[in-house]
Amino acid sequence: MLGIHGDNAPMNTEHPAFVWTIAGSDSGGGAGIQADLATIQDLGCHGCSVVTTVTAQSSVAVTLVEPVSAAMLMAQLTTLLSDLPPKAIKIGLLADQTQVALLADWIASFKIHYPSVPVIVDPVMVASCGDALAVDNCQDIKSAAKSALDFKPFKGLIELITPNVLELGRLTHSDVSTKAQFAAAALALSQSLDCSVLAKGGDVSFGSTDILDDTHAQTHDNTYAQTQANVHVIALDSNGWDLELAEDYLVCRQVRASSKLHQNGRFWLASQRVNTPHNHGSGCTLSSAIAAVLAQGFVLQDAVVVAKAYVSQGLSAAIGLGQGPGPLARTGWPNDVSRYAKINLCDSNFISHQLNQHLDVGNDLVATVLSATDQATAQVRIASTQPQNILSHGFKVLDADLGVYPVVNDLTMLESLLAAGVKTLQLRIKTDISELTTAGLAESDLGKSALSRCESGKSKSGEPELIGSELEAQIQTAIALGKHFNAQLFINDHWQLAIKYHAFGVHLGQEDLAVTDLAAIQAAGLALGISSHSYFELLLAHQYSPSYIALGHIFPTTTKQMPSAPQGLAKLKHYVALLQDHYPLVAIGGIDLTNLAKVKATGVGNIAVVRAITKAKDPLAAFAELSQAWEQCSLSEELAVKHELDAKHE
Ligand SMILES: Cc1ncc(COP(=O)(O)OP(=O)(O)O)c(N)n1
Ligand SMILES: Cc1nc(C(=O)O)sc1CCOP(=O)(O)O
Ligand SMILES: [Mg+2]
Repeated sequence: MLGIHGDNAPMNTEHPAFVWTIAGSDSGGGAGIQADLATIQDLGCHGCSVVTTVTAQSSVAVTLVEPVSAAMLMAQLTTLLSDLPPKAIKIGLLADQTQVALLADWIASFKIHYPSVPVIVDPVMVASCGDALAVDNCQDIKSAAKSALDFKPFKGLIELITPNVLELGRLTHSDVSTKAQFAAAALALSQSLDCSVLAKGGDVSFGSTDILDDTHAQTHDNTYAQTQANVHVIALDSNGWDLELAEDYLVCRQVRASSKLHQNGRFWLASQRVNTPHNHGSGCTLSSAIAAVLAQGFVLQDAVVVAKAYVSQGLSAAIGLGQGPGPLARTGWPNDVSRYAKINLCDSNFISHQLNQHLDVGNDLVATVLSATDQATAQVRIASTQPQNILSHGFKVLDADLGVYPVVNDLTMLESLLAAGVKTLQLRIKTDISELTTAGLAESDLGKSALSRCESGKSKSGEPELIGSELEAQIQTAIALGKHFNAQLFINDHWQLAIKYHAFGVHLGQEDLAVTDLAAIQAAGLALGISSHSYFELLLAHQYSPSYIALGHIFPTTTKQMPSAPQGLAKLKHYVALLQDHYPLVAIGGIDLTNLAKVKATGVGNIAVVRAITKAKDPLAAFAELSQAWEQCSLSEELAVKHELDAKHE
């Protein structure tokens, strides 16, 4: 029987989120339930456990595996649900097909009441000492090692499955020796279970190796900013794996609350390989970390990158405790960006677009990009999100802090703000009338001049020249005004015009990155600001080394229709912790005088605002008031809010 709370139950925001692990007990304490609970607590949640199986296990052997009874399995689930409803569930070791069936039935009923609680399955089959764990009838541990449970009953009920290379091969009944086969199998598994798949390449056994002079290929550098010229030596094995990296393949399938751009994306996530024998429980740690991050409201792609960084940190600090592989160290929420994976987008449309636009075969960067389905034989070269000839130093450094950064769509207002001494501004003219009206905005909201521009331009269907010339004139004037007042003027979207008239900078969204000649922006010496709405987008922005990164939207906004959820202060604080030492960061979305102190308390250095200035009776006075409040935001208030936020996370 299910509990009574359902998804609409009032949430007590004071207590940590409850995360369940439904898994096996490892008597050695390095993996299974024991590793899961340690991970869940280390990442700020409260862990509850449902034991499926008791294993007699040490760091060197598994000597007995005994499933709990069906009655005990169900009793744990029912008892927990009535009191400690989960925000996320991780499923680990299931001993036999009966447990798979029981649990699938239970999850089907659970999901009726809790449709948005994510379920992650780690299809555990073999312990790190090499002994089998999923043992039908527990008769013969060794011979069972080659069989695999059938996870089909979970089809459509789970959000993510996280097989390693061995598990992926068994689940898909396919040869996954090459990197291409591995990616194709992950895609097939995603289709057959109707869920996202994180296929873990950390355990691949390398074939014969091949050292390639990568002068004509993209770099796989382990630091984000390329520190050398486009010359790099890559050690690939004969199956296409990079020997220096731990490469996972993430296939997203209708990821909830994610921006449309990445909802169904496919990505290679590459981290520096940590060479340690002490990796006992790394799969358990990864999947329970994903559950713990999801439970705190992050999207799936974010949970995966944070969890992968957590495992990387844990492996680096691991020490041996028994005579075999030791457990991972518990090192807290990962805030060191160098621990995070480099993300390579594998969405075929995105890549082919980039290739057509930017990759010049005659140039010194050449990539062979093969989609997951057509890369059967050759060595795989993955298109990076830094595929263009962007130089290693990144984009122009800002002359001054952004501070309070007004975003306006009107030249009159732009000029009056500049004349009043505002030193950083953005001109954001949207030329797509359908975009403006889908945001549900009235003419008065848009500003008359913006709407008449769009109407006269008929941007979707006709007369592009007219809107082009009007738009060009407005942008040219804005840039001239920016120069006249010696300000950092950013042009939103219209990067060609920004280059043509030598603007200080350009602001781009994530979807713009695929259709923009970033190398041209860099070569012209313009600054670049990039939007982000998640850890994942933050890391993608980071891979371009921009001049600043925007973090949005923090609070609900009516200025534009947002494809993702408001991030809130707790997430903002995490994002700031990750990148504040690397870039100017600017928070945007719903920020005004009433919430500015709380935003500042997260540590973010700058805020961008639209309505707080453009809708004010006196925009100049509003700017002055916001700036003064931002600068003088009393330290004691900041500390009080900081304390409040910290308390929520401890
Ligand atoms: C400072 C700042 N941050 C974010 C945005 C949003 O930019 P983008 O994602 O390109 O969306 P549009 O503004 O084009 O709708 C911004 N403009 N400025
Ligand atoms: C233009 C824009 N971009 C956002 C993002 O999150 O990328 S939020 C936003 C609108 C911000 O307007 P206001 O200050 O009126 O809420
Ligand atoms: Mg834009």
